[in-house]
Amino acid sequence: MLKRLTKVWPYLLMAVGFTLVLGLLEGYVMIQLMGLFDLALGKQMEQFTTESMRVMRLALTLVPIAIIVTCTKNLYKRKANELMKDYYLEKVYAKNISEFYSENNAKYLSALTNDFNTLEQKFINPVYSIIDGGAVFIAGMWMIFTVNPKLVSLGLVLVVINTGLTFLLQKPITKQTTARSDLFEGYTGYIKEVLSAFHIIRNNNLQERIQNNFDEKSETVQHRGYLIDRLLSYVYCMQNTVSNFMILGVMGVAGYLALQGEGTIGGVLLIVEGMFRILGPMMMISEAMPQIATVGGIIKKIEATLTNHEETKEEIEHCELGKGISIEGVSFGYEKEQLILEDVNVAFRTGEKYLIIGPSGGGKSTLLKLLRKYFNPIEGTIWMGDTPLSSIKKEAYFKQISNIDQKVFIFEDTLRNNLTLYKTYTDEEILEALEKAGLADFVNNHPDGLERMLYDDGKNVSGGEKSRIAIARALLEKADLILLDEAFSALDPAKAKEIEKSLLDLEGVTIIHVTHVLFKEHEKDYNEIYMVKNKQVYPYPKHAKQAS
Ligand SMILES: Nc1ncnc2c1ncn2[C@@H]1O[C@H](COP(=O)(O)OP(=O)(O)OP(=O)(O)O)[C@@H](O)[C@H]1O
Repeated sequence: MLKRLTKVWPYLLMAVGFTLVLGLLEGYVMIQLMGLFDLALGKQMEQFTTESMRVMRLALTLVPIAIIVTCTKNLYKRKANELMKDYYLEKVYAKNISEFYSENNAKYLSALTNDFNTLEQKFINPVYSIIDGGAVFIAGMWMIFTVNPKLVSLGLVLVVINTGLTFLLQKPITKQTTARSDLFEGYTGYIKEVLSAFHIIRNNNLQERIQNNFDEKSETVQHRGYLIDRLLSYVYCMQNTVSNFMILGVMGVAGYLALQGEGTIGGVLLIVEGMFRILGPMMMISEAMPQIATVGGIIKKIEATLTNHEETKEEIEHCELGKGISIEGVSFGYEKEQLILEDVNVAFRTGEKYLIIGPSGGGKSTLLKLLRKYFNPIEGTIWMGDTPLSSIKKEAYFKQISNIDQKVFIFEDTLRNNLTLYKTYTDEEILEALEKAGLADFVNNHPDGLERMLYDDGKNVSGGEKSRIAIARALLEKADLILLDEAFSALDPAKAKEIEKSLLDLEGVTIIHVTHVLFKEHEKDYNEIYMVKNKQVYPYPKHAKQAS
């Protein structure tokens, strides 16, 4: 992620450049002002008037530069945030589907909200604060240098002490910040669950229990935040004390020199102003440095959530179904020691239709997940034509297949976009797919037709309509292979039969259909029916008795 942030350097450099110009110009104006002060004290009124006009003009140039500084600073922050979030989403979508689903996706939600807020507050903003503070600090040192170069060394002592204090407390703060990020992850997951289970909680009067759990979790997160703030306040407090002593010391020395006749009153005022210009940024830098030091743990954690643990080399970019898909000696289990399928051999020939049935938990969906390339077999090979499926790039394979599931996701968008999934099809193609999916009336009976809006994962359509939208999507894709997993479970039997018939009539398309529901009148239209049971795939009904 930090590598991706290097793209933000041009914006940061631009902001740094203008900030530095502003800091130095402000310092220069201050030096000139103190000169004016000495002229006034020396009653050199004529020179004072001419110089005043010059310094005034100089001071006015600060206004446009200050505006440019604010704009470039905001541009840097915007770009840095955009780059980090773009990088994150790109990496999330590079995750293996199986790994994404095997984890609680609250961790991604938490990263995109809590962790990225932390990164903005404790990395992107502090990086700029350090630079901004650095520019003002340099100007302050320069102001002191013009009066008495020896006093500059005191400013440097201040830097060393503050940096030392920061590093001293960096480790415990980093530990606490990472721990809080972990807590936020669990907390986000919990909130997600509580909101998703709203109706179960209300119907079963579980509010009190949920409230207590929520209070407990919320308190733990807040307490961790309190510990971090307490540690940080120790650091700030020590840094403040050191800085205050330093400023008093410098003011004392400068006053003494002025009394000894080794400087002017304007010079003493310039030193005091310079000291404040050193002190302010020192505070800013002192606060920013420990914050930056704490984000290392969060960045590591974010990177860990983006890593794919199972990586097989996929080199083949184009694939075709060829003679079909065959499974040879395939074994698979979600955990290696607990196989769900063992030494399975089965072939699905191109253009043919297959029905997969079997008891609940028998492994039907697992077989489909292997065919969908969500997982690779532990042993054996799945062949697509003559090519091992594991060596085909996911993007290439996904172009060849269509998936229809029991659970259908609906985007908050028009029906058209939900059907086409943002690809281009003619209205004729869309209407043909709608007809086959039994959705023609659904479109014709609504005044907005294809442009009707669907909201919040399809809240304004029925479960059966959602299923039919998924079927129409698959038909539109005109894939060579359609994989269905309980796709008709939300449909009434008449509708389900009608749509199944449309799919069975698709010429040249291979269909593998996992279901609990077997329509007797369609049995003959399937080339083969398989039963998944006892870790095996048996032809059905030939071996039905033996399998059950
Ligand atoms: N992601 C997973 N991680 C671990 N175990 C899993 C996972 N998904 C499924 N299983 C287990 O694998 C076995 C087979 O599950 P699968 O979903 O393939 O069965 P199924 O035949 O499709 O069942 P159903 O008809 O009830 O949907 C079950 O014991 C299930 O608990």
